Amino acid sequence: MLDKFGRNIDYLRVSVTDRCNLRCCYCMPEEGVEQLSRDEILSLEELERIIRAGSNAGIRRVRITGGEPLVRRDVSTLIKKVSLMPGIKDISLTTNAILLADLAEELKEAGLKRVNISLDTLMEHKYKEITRRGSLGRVLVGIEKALALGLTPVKINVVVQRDFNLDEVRDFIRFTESAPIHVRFIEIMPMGCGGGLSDEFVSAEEIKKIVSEDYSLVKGELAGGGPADYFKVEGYHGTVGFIHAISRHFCARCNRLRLTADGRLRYCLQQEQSLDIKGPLRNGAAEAELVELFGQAVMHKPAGYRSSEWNKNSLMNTIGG
Ligand SMILES: Nc1nc2c(ncn2[C@@H]2O[C@H](COP(=O)(O)OP(=O)(O)OP(=O)(O)O)[C@@H](O)[C@H]2O)c(=O)[nH]1
Ligand SMILES: C[S@@+](CC[C@H](N)C(=O)[O-])C[C@H]1O[C@@H](n2cnc3c(N)ncnc32)[C@H](O)[C@@H]1O
Ligand code: SF4
Ligand code: SF4
Repeated sequence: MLDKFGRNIDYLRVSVTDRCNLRCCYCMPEEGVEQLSRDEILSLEELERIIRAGSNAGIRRVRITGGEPLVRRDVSTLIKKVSLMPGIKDISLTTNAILLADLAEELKEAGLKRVNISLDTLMEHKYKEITRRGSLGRVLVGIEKALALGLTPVKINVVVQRDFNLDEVRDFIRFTESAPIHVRFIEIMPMGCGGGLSDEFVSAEEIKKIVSEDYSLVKGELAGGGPADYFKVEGYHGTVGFIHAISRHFCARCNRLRLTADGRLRYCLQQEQSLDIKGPLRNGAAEAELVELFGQAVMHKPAGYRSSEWNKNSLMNTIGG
């Protein structure tokens, strides 16, 4: 699907739930999270129908995200249904990996191709601090399981915050040495609970400079549909990626739409505008009408990021990152 700016939109990020078993400081408040009701969230059948319509409109890659997608019991069934859709060439998952070790086999069998795992620190006490309730050990077992089962490439998302984990950048690079693990450093965004542009913000360029003091990075490559720029340390098995979400926008090569947990097609991560697809679906819309809604959403996509438009009320857990 070509948008008004000539970009090919073929990637759908699907937030299957707003619920999460963690409370990362930059994403969700610790207490008092307002949850969508069961009825507000798309059912398995509704997700299937919308994604099928997307594939008929031109979507070729689907990423399942959340909230935490693995807390939704029917996520493997959804993945199975999506992996059988002839138009879909890539189905991937973004997860905090707390439940990954338990579910990896089931997900692989269902047809999941690969996982991106969020992990901001390699130290247990700091992991507890940033997630407010997780266990680092479970994530590390999840990573091993994903590698063993070939849910690859395994990418690790690290949101960098100056006083929290900038000092661990080299430890993450060492993580790429002996295993095909692909670490991506992400600039924190001022959304939801993210402090973003405060003192905690570190630009991807600054991170790259710190890495370059100890390692010589050469241009790398990695399959995927996302905005990361990849490098690698020669001889290392994995790669090192940078996601300049704030400092250098990649909007000119934007390729995505988002389906929010409450059934809206969102045109841009940063901007709040979106189109209701759940309503028409529940009112009996036929497949062709749903396909048409995808076409409309694509035409609404903005040229890109506008620094004045970050919206603190947009919660990452309903949009899916
Ligand atoms: N500003 C902006 N940031 C994005 C966008 N897509 C992803 N990101 C950021 O990149 C992070 C990582 O995204 P992932 O869910 O791992 O997916 P990805 O990197 O797009 O996917 P692949 O490259 O296909 O593996 C997200 O949590 C966001 O912080 C986007 O369209 N705009
Ligand atoms: C919202 S989570 C959903 C999937 C899953 N729960 C996870 O954490 O991987 C998707 C991604 O958004 C990122 N994220 C959340 N809030 C962010 C923020 N304010 N700035 C940058 N990235 C953020 C997380 O680090 C994670 O990689
Ligand atoms: S980043 Fe992911 S794991 Fe952390 S609170 Fe948000 S949805 Fe949950
Ligand atoms: S900020 Fe909006 S337009 Fe830019 S890459 Fe992200 S989703 Fe696309």
